[in-house]
Amino acid sequence: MPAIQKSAVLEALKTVMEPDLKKDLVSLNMVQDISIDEENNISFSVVLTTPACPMKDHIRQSCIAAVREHLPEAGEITVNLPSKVTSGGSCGHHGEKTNPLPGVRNIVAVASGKGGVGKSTVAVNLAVSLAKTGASVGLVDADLYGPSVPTMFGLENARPAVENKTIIPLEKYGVKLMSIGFLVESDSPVIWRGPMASTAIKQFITDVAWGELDYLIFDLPPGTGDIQLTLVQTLPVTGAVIVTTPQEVALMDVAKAVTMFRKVNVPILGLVENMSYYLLPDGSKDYIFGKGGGEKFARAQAIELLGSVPIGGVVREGGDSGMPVTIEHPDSEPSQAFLHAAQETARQISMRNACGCHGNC
Ligand SMILES: Nc1ncnc2c1ncn2[C@@H]1O[C@H](COP(=O)(O)OP(=O)(O)OP(=O)(O)O)[C@@H](O)[C@H]1O
Repeated sequence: MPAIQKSAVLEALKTVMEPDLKKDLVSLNMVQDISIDEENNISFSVVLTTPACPMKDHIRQSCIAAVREHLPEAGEITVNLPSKVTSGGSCGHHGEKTNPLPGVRNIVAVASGKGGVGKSTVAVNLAVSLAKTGASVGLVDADLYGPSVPTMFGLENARPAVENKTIIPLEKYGVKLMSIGFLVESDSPVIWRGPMASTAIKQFITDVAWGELDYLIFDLPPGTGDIQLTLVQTLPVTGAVIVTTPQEVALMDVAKAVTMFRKVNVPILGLVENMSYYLLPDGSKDYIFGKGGGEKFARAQAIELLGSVPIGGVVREGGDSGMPVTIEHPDSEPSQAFLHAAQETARQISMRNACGCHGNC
């Protein structure tokens, strides 16, 4: 019989705070599967709310330190960090809507005020980065007017299978994909009038076999139009990631997007500033579009700056070649910036889900 009791391990872990939620791991019900052997070797799991948790190592080290301090007789201490991505609770705007996608835990809208700021590039690389952290991810190319997902994933000629009137999404780089570009010829112009666009988006939601997903990301068209409204009226959107470049003019447009999401009670998860700077060969940064625009905007709007992505030839090449930069050059500075933004996005989602307020607190 081990000398150490499970309750003593729990007591020790009560002193470890979850860094974002500012509550201890035991109260948050994150500690599970404690086992102690004859030699007082202790193992337990701390169930994270996202596989992309940037604080993994910090949490592990804090747990080990706490158990060592409270139980000096402990042998080896093993901390497992599995993840269980949770979905929204029952209050806030989630509670008012039935979810037509019960297997999808979090719905993320990627939006911008104006075109050409790199919204699709950000959506694609966020999706790939989240998938690389072990999450199950889907991506809807909701930009019906200029679908870019087929090119960005090198799937220009791919067509999804249809089974029992349900579309089976294509899958590449660990991401399930749906785009109008998979359904119509690329050279046939599609003129979408408002109601048609809404119907198409609804079909991407209800007629596609998304299955179980941690995150379903919508790459929205730029601006604040019918598709944005259809999305928020059809699905309980967990939150929006807003993409901008640092110039004044882009920031003025992006304010409208922030206001629109706020009006329809969709929390803003944060801002990604794209094309923030140009990395010079000597490693210094040239802020060609001005410095700190995104940061200032985020502060003024009281939203998080999720990340700043540099301009990089590898990003554009990745978009054109069908292999996103986060796959082709995972160690490059833009890829690291995308990964950071993905982790911050996941963290914002976890925090909102954990308190159940969906950004209303
Ligand atoms: N960080 C970056 N570095 C270099 N090129 C970039 C970067 N981000 C985006 N691009 C390039 O800028 C162009 C526009 O990007 P993208 O299509 O993602 O923008 P968008 O905002 O989705 O545009 P639209 O709304 O018009 O579809 C693309 O050629 C893309 O490869």
